[in-house]
Amino acid sequence: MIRFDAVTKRYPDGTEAVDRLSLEIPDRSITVLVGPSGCGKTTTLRMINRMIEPSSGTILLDGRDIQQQPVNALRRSMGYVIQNAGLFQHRTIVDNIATVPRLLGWDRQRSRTRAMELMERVGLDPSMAKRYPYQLSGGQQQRVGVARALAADPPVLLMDEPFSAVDPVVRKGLQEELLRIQAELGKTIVFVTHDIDEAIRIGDMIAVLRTGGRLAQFAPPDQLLAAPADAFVEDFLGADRGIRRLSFFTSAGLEINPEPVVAADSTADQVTARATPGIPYVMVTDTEGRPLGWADPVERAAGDETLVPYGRPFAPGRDSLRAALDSAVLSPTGWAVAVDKEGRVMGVASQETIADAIRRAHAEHEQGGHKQSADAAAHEDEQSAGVTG
Ligand SMILES: Nc1ncnc2c1ncn2[C@@H]1O[C@H](COP(=O)(O)OP(=O)(O)OP(=O)(O)O)[C@@H](O)[C@H]1O
Repeated sequence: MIRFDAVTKRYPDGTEAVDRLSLEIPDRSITVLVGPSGCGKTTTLRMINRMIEPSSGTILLDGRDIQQQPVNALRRSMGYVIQNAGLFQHRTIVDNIATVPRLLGWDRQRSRTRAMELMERVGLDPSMAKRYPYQLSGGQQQRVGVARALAADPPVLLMDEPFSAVDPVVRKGLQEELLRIQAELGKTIVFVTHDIDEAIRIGDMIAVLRTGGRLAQFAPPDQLLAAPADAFVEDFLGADRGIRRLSFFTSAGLEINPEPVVAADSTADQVTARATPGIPYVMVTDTEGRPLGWADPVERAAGDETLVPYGRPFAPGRDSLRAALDSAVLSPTGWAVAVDKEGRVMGVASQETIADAIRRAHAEHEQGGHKQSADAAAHEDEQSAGVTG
């Protein structure tokens, strides 16, 4: 565990970058430092690997004051990733990644094997090994930066706005990749960003800092969204706080109605049999069971093949209640389409059913329920999705 104990950093010109910061960063999880520009995020991060020394206070790593530890050994136990990756431009990708193993005295072959292994781990094609950084896209360079930081398998990873320089789509891919790698490797990651959405997406814990390096709130993302400590945090979280919080509620248990679903080659009688009282539409699927669109059952039985688009389906148990609600809102009929892992229709869910599930989830969380992890959600299968009938 990394522990900050009343840590203050005053720069020689008098700037108070960090002010009596006390913080416990849990092991094997992602802690995000977030806050407006100049609030002391980078200063805080760099004090962990002693690139910056505190003016007062102590930082403990597994109970030992980092001030008492040899700086080289300390840094080797911490991978460091920065914006724009900071790669060595005159070295190939494989040599960039092998930098730390080589410094540690590993032989050339072992270092290269390790580098190739890491390229695969961060989703880079091995054919890129011999290229130079300028021959890679920004997103690919960032992946190399992550691979290089992981090369010597350090328990701690410090990441300073690592994905800020790439476009939103690439950025989302990099965030997903980081979460996947973290699920496999379980590092203690301290991640700096000024983007609250990024913080909420990847953080297990989020430290919101205010200008002057003072801690405004330290909480898991769903708690932050549910109960911001003050007006500053609330303002920083921005709009749609309630909707965004739904990302932390699982859609497992949401009642799915499998009745109003018909295959495209169904006869008029079959369509009529599937028409459900209170639901003016049936969901039409292809022969594999994948969604094609909504149809009016009376008109379809009479031979009209018009289909109304269905928006974006959700996967009960794997997706959140936010995805389920989004699916219902995007669907012109107001009904969400539930699909299984293979994308086959399981049934439909009304906005009212989803609203009930949201109310239940809120009530459970208020009674001390906790965030369901993505892992736990992934283990929920279709059987637990409350399929009726
Ligand atoms: N070497 C320095 N000398 C004097 N002041 C500094 C120095 N480095 C940073 N500062 C100041 O300390 C404060 C915190 O800076 P820091 O870089 O830690 O903030 P940050 O939250 O990471 O900002 P950003 O999001 O803009 O990168 C700022 O006011 C900054 O101007």
